[in-house]
Order: sequence, then structure tokens, then C-alpha cells
Amino acid sequence: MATADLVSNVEVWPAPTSNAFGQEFRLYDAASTRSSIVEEFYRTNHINQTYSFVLEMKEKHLKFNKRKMGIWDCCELLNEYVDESDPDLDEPQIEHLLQTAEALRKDYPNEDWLHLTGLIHDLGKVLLHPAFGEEPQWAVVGDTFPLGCAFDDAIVHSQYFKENPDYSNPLYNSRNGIYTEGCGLDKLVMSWGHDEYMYQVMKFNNSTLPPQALFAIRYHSFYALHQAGAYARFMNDLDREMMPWLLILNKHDLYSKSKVLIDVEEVKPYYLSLIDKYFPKELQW
Ligand SMILES: O[C@H]1[C@H](O)[C@@H](O)[C@H](O)[C@@H](O)[C@H]1O
Ligand SMILES: [Fe+2]
Ligand SMILES: [Fe+2]
Repeated sequence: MATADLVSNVEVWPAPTSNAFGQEFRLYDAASTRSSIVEEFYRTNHINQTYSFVLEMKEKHLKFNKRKMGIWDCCELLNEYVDESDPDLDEPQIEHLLQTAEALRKDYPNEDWLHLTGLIHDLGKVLLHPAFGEEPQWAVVGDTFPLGCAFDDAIVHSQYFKENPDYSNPLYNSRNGIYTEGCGLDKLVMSWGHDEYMYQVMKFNNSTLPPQALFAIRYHSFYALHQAGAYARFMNDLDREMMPWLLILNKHDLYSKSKVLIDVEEVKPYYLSLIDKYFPKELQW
């Protein structure tokens, strides 16, 4: 199927109009206990994610010497974690992975790689686990944004960047900072988290998933770009070609968040067969 057809097909799946709390999705200003947890999350995230912090994290986590495990083992490891940055869901992460994957499977029954992409898109959250140094939530989850250039107002709770040291660093605080327009997203140093980590895990372990899958996973939390168009000036032709797949993943990531849980044992054999097709038995994490 051509990408354009796929994108226009996105509405086929009957997406719920309210999240697990019965509200609209991605409402960051709503007054509720959940929103104050989320706001506090973004305050610490925006203060601490600096250009040099990201380099430190890459040094620490891109050696892949922490653990050997298969993809499904990693899904199970995420069972105990709840994402503090998420205004729409407080279910354990394994449910979110399966809800996303199954939603994609309904809409695109023949694109098996896309189902697996849904299943694994948040596996990078394993950085929260003690085996990875138990990174704090602000260094693992939440929307992502580039460092090395000015913070855009389109980023959620952008008011908190004022206390980020990069905010007043002349090297990094001009509109384009250290980048040039059209340089390609690959050149951007993104805030550190589960997206970049999982992308690097897939590359390092030679996953045979198509480049669209890698791209969608790498930038799926970059909402300032794909929702508001901020930083689009840094994209190149390849990025523009890949973008439709990211939008498909994101729709299903977001609108599948509900209290209707998936029976893990029932769908497990299908996903094990996909994992076998696109990944080695054990990966280095
Ligand atoms: O709260 C969510 C959650 O952490 C997701 O996994 C991430 O991809 C989103 O961008 C973020 O807003
Ligand atoms: Fe995510
Ligand atoms: Fe997700």
C-alpha cells in the first residue's frame, strides 16, 4: 500500500474519544491530581535535560553492556512501571504496548512490521529498571525536544525551561543554535529518553525492521514537531518521507490508551512470532 493511502486510512480504526480517565487526550492544563504529577514531572525534566546531560547519558547507555535479553522479556520487565509523564494512562506499560500494537493490527492487518513497532515503541523505558541504574522518570519518559538550539514555546510546560542552564547559554540559545536549516533530524541532539535509547538498541542489535520503524520509534515523543510543526526547518527529504509512518504510530499510541485491557496470554504467540522474524533471540541492552 502506498504511504498516502495508509495515512488517509488512519481513521478506519474506531479510536476512543476519551482516555483512561474519561477526559480528552493530552490535556496538560486540566486541574486534576494526575495533571499535577505530570506538571511536576515536566518541571524537573525541563530543568535537567541539558546538552551536556544528553552526552553523558549516551556515554553511559550506548555501550550496551547492561543486560542480555529478548524483546518479550523486556516487555515483561516493564510490567511494574507506570509513566508519570502521561496524562492519559496509569496502567502498567505492558498493557500500553499491547494496546498500541493491537490497535495498529486492526487498522493495518498486512503490515506485520508495524504491529511489532507498536509493541516495542516504548521498550526504552526499561532505563527505569535498577539493571540500568534506575534512571529517574525525567530522564526516560515524556515528550522530547532538541538541545543545542532555542526551546520552542510549543513544548508542553515550556515555562520551566527558564531554569535550564542551556536557556542562558549563548552557544545554545539562538533560534538555530549549533544547527543549520535542512540538516536532518539525525543531526539533532534530542533530550535523552526512551525513544533514542530504543532506536540505538535496534540499530546495535541489527533488527531487520524497516527504516520507517526505526524513525517512528526514534521521534515518537517529539510532539512539538509532529503536532505543532516546530523545528520542521531542520528536516530533510528523508525525514519528510518517513514522517507519515510516525504519524500512524502516534495516533495508535495515543488513542489506544484505555481501561480496556488486552489478554496478554492470548496475543503472546502472535507477537513472539514477529519478534522471531525481526530480532535476534537475545539482544544486548
Ligand atoms: O507521557 C508520554 C509518554 O511518556 C510516552 O511514552 C511518550 O512517548 C510521550 O511523548 C509522552 O508524552
Ligand atoms: Fe513513548
Ligand atoms: Fe507509547
